[in-house]
Amino acid sequence: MATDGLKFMASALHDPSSHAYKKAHRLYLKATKHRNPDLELDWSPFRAAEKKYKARFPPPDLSDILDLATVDPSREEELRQGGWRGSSTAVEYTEILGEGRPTKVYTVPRIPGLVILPSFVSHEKQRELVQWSLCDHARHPNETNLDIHYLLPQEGIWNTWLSSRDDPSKDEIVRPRATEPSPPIEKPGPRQLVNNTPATPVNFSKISATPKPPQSPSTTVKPVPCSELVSKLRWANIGWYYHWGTKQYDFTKGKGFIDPRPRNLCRDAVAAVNWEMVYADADSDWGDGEPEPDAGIVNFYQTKDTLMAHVDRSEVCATSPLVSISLGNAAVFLIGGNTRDSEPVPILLRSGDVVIMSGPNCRRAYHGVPRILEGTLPPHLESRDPKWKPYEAYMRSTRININVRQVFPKGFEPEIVIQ
Ligand SMILES: O=C(O)CCC(=O)C(=O)O
Ligand SMILES: [Fe+2]
Repeated sequence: MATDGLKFMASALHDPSSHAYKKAHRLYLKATKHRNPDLELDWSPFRAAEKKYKARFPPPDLSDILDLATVDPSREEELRQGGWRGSSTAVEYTEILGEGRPTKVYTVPRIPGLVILPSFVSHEKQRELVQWSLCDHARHPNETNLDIHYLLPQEGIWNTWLSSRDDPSKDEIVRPRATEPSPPIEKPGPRQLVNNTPATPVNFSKISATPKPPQSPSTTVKPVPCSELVSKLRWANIGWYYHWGTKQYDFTKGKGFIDPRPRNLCRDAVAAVNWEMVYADADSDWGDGEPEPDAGIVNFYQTKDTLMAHVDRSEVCATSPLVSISLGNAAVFLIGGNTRDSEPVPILLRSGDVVIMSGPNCRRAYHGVPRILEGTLPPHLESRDPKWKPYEAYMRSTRININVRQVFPKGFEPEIVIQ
């Protein structure tokens, strides 16, 4: 988890006379020596945008990315320190009046139903949610990417690692789940993206009855100390269990507990929006009343990770708002249309920002995260007291995204047999 110098390196990369820039240039020339220039011709507009922001060298120009933090003078220190900066004029947006408290609420006319609430989560709440994600959520009985392949300690990988931090001899060895050798399967890592049938109230029973065999654990992973697994955490499930093999919810497993912290924050964010104004140009009313989050995921991105273009279509309710909370390092978020062929809108998401994807267009829009911007941990997530030190060290190279959804439309009574 050594990430010292990450902050320095990130800013040096923007300076062509620096050693870091020259080194990155040399590596880039070496890596691209045999690249076929015609390859790019086949890229869809979404793929081309992903490639552009993913590029390590030269560092991508963010001047065409909407960065709403640039219109908030109270975030200047955060922007200056992180080195990366988008623009407030890159993409057309509209400010709409927030409900009640002095919340800034923006919509983007090119993506009807998309709502952005920059800096919605207070600094203190951000720290609380980072702690919740690591200590309370990424552990039994919530499923994580690591559970598929390892027999994790009940108290979770983070808490186990914390308690051995001052005495490396106590670093617990985590054993692989597989006992029998069998053909190798995919390594623990980012989410696998598979195309699935969009869920609807009509095909719900069929989707629900599709067999959902457990994923086979890898037989190539070795016993590993807890300290090494911490940075391999990629996701932890919220609420209804998700089956990655079929990309459908597995309702037979019942519904996991929805913690009031993300649940209330999600409801507060939706309540802070004047929906009449969001729907102003829409043909129909997308409103479904107060959302009842019952599923979701906490994503843990390390700075080299990306999330490819996808549509979240496993929820039976295709319109109720999906609430997405960003914590830690900033990211480039792309959102386009219902195929990869429309040019996506690039948006810079920073710690504390909330994005709401609502309505039929936006909920079925392709979106993804091609880049985590290294060195952008905001000052309020840096060390304040000794207890925060391990969180700071982890967060230096991490972005956490809490993504909360509502699976069923109001009034839909699913027939679910819990096993
Ligand atoms: O990390 C993000 O901002 C988006 C995550 C996402 O799209 C998802 O979990 O489906
Ligand atoms: Fe998504």
